[in-house]
Amino acid sequence: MKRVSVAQMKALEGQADASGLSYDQMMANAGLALAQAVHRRYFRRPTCSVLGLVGSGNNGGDCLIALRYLAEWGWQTQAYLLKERVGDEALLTDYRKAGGQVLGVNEDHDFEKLRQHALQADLIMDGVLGTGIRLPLKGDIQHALAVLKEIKDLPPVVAVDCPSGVDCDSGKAAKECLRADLTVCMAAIKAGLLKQPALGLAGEIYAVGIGLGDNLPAWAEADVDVMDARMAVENLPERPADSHKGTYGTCLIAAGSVNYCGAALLAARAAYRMGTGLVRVGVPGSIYDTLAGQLPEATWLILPHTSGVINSEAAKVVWKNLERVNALLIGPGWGLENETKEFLEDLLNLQKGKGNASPLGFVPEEHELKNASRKLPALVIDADGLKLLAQIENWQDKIQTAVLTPHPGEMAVMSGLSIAKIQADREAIAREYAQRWGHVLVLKGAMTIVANPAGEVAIIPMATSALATAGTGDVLAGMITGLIAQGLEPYTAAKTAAWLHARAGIKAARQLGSEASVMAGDVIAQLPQVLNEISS
Ligand SMILES: NC(=O)C1=CN([C@@H]2O[C@H](COP(=O)(O)OP(=O)(O)OC[C@H]3O[C@@H](n4cnc5c(N)ncnc54)[C@H](O)[C@@H]3O)[C@@H](O)[C@H]2O)[C@@H](O)CC1
Ligand SMILES: [K+]
Repeated sequence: MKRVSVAQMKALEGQADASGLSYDQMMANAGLALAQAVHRRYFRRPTCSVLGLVGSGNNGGDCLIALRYLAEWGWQTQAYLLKERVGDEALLTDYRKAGGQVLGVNEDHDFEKLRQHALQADLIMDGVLGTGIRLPLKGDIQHALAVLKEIKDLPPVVAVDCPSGVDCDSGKAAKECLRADLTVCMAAIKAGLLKQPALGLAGEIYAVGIGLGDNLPAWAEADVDVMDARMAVENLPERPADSHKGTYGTCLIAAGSVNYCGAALLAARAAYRMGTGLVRVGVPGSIYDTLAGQLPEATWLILPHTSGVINSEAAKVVWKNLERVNALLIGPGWGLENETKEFLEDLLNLQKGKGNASPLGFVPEEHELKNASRKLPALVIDADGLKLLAQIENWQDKIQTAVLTPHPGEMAVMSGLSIAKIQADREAIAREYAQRWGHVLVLKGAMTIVANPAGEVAIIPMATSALATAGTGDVLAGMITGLIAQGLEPYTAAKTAAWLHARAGIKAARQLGSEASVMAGDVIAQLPQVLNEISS
């Protein structure tokens, strides 16, 4: 889904209206899409109850229409009107006809009824204020939200378009703002939701269509995608029942060194959990014994090494073993030794069939490489691989379109910019360098940014300290590689994997009960559940 400012959203609505989709119809579409999203996710037989907080504007209108559908679909519904709704009696009449209950703030001056309804409901739908807000909150709205905020065991909250009390441009939030489990955005993700503190209040962010055409001129201004569950699931490969392991590709992971032996395992497990048909793991011979027994599903490639780090002779070994490999991950756990840099140089130089200039290297005979293609397969380069790559002159031109996965520190080494400068404008920097270098860039960190050479940018709308732990980068790199091996185009694979990875980190923290306790392996362990959840 696209990200828009409030002004861009208004422009889109205006253009849609001018092209024949009335404001009322947009709201009707929004209400239906909201109800469907809520029903699909939260309905439990035999019945469920929902308390809708309804404001006086269009956000309240969306909420009221959704409540009507939910009443028709078997929910017990209570609309709580925080302000009188003027001029749209039809919405209320239709809602009542469907069996919905209505309560107004004028019948509940101390908000006690609101409190009781909130305690009894299975779900709260927050449709008080949307993009029309002007902070600060005042009057009944402020008081009502404050009363609800104090309730300890509030049921899950679904925010309509945004948590009420959030400014959809700046991301500022009133202190009474309720923390949502899910925010269902209308037509596009509101830009303020991707900034703190709003991001922390929005829960999972999800956008639904409201019937705006794809051709409205104002879409041209919305040049950033926000990944969501639906986009992730649409990108994942199909898995026909009559498939075989060849259907899901082969990846090779050249990773690890004596000091960082776990990186190869984490990446390989993650690639398998993403559905890859065959994962080959190339590691320095000195750590093979330690690793091989821990992942019987992998096939292994023993790489030449010097004192436990991959050396230049390994380039030939990798090249000889590229048959059927459709994605190659390099870098995790390498260390920064010169021998490994020479390996990387040789690996890239052989690609052009020019031999190599490295003093420790070799010039392969044509017959030695007869089974290898003369181009490397799709590359994913991570961790120390990126730092070593940056030491190679004109590295950008020595590889086909690759996926580079730097965290801000690695990005600083690669770009020469300070970490502070990168963090201050992550989106613009990722876009600029993906274009300048001609590769897909995954700028990791809270709200990972994925950019491609064509200037497209996607944001992963999640931030969690659960992922701030060693090895989660190896997991992400393995996931991206596994998806490329299964035929996804590199940019699609990178943004899909980054979304699934963040979601798995959040789920791992929930399951363990602590963000601090999450380890990289826990993120891998959540992948099956994340895949199951989004595809059902
Ligand atoms: N055609 C449209 O315009 C569409 C609008 N949509 C919905 O409409 C929303 C925007 O609707 P509106 O522009 O009516 O605005 P809102 O529904 O966000 O609220 C506006 C109302 O809240 C009051 N208000 C603003 N700030 C306040 C504060 N601090 N304290 C108390 N009251 C305050 C205003 O006076 C006004 O009455 C979107 O967020 C979205 O949910 C969707 O239905 C899609 C279509
Ligand atoms: K809202």
